[in-house]
Amino acid sequence: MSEIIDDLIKKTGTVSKIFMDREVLQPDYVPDTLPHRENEIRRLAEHLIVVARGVRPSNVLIYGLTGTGKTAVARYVVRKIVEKSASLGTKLKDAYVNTRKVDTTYRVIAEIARQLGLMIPYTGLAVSEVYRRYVNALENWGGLHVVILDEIDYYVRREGDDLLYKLVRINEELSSSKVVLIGITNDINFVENLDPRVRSSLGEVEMVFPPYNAEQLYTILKQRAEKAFVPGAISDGVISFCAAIAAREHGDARRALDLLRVAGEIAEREDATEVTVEHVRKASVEIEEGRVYQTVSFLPLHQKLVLKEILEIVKNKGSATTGEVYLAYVNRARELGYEPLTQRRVSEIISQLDMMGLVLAEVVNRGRRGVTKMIKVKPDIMKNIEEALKDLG
Ligand SMILES: Nc1ncnc2c1ncn2[C@@H]1O[C@H](COP(=O)(O)OP(=O)(O)OP(=O)(O)O)[C@@H](O)[C@H]1O
Repeated sequence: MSEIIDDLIKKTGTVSKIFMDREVLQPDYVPDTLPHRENEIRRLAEHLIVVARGVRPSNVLIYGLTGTGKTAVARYVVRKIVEKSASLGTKLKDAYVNTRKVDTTYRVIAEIARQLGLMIPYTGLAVSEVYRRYVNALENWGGLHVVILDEIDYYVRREGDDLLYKLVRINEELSSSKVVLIGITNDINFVENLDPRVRSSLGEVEMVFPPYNAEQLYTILKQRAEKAFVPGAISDGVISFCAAIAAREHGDARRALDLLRVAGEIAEREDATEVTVEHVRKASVEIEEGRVYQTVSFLPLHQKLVLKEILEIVKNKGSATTGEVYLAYVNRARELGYEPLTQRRVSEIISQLDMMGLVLAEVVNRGRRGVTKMIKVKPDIMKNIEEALKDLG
C-alpha cells in the first residue's frame, strides 16, 4: 500500500499542476460576489434590511430550478445583514437548515434551536418539548431570528407541513422576539400544494430565480477558475465549453462547477499540465454515470424491482411493454416474499423512472389492442443501473 502512495506522489508531486485552490470549486464554497444575481440580492436585501433595525419583515419564499443560486443568495444576504446589525447593536441571529439532509421534524427544529444557542440532545425529547424550549429561549433572548429552510419540498413530502404551519404562526406566541422565515424550493408545483395558510404566510413575498444562460455561466466559472486553477492550466475556450454544456441542461451553476472540477481532476489523474475539452467531455460522462448510480441506489425497493425487470427484458429483446414488465415484476416480488403492488402503481413507477431519465417510455398505439408503453433503456447507462441494482441479486 505504501509503495502505491509513494509511487503516486512521485508521479504527481505533492503540488498540483492543475489546482491552486480546489476548495473554491467545492459545492459549499460561497464566493465573495455572485455575478448575475445583483437584482435578486438587491431585492432580498431591500426586503430584509429592516431586521438590522430590529423590525420583522414578512417571510419570503424563493423558488427556481436547481443551481440557480437560491441558497447562495439567501445565505449571502443574511450573512451580510447579520454582520451589519452587530455594528448597529441589534440582536439578530440566523439559522440555516437544509431540510433534505436534516430530515426528521425533530432534527429540523433541534437544529434551528441549536443555532440560536440552545443545547438540544440528538434524541430523547418529544418534538413538542424541543419546540417549547425554542419558544422559551426566543422569549428570554428578545431578538430577531432569521431562519432559512432550504429544500422544503423534500421535507414536506416526507413529513407533511405541520412544522411549517407552527413556524409561520410562531410570532403569535412571542412578545419580545420575532422569527422571520426564508423558505427555498426547486419545485413550483410544491408551492401550489401547500396548505393555503402556510403558503400565504410563508410566501408573503415570493421570488423566482431564473436559470443562467451560457454567457452568465461563463462569468461564474471564470471567476472561480481564476482562484481554483494554476495560471495557464485552463483556457477561456475550455471554460466556455463547460458553460455551454451546462447551459444546454437548464442553466445549473452547480452542474457547471462540477464539470469544471471533475475535468480538472481527470487532467490531474492523467498527469496533464492543462485541462482540455476532451477532459470536460470525459467529466460529463463521469458525472452522468455517478448521477445514475446515485439515483438508482436511493430508489425505494419496489421501484428497484420494477427497474430490474425492465432491464432484464430490454437486455433480451431490446424493449419492454408495460404488461410484460408488470408480469415479470409480480413474479419476482412473490419469489422474494414481497406483496406486489397494483398494475396502476407499477405504471406510475414506470412514469417516474422515465422522468428521472432512467428509462425511456414511449406511448404506442397497438390498434385494437389499445395503447401501451414501449420501454427502453439508453445503452450507455445500462451498466451503471445494473451495478447499482447488484444488491437485489
Ligand atoms: N451567481 C453566482 N455566482 C457564483 N456562484 C454561483 C452563482 N449562482 C450559483 N453559484 C454557485 O453554484 C452552486 C449552486 O448554487 P446554489 O446552491 O445557490 O443553488 P440553488 O439554486 O440553491 O440550488 P438547489 O436548489 O439545488 O440547492 C453553488 O456552489 C454556488 O456557489
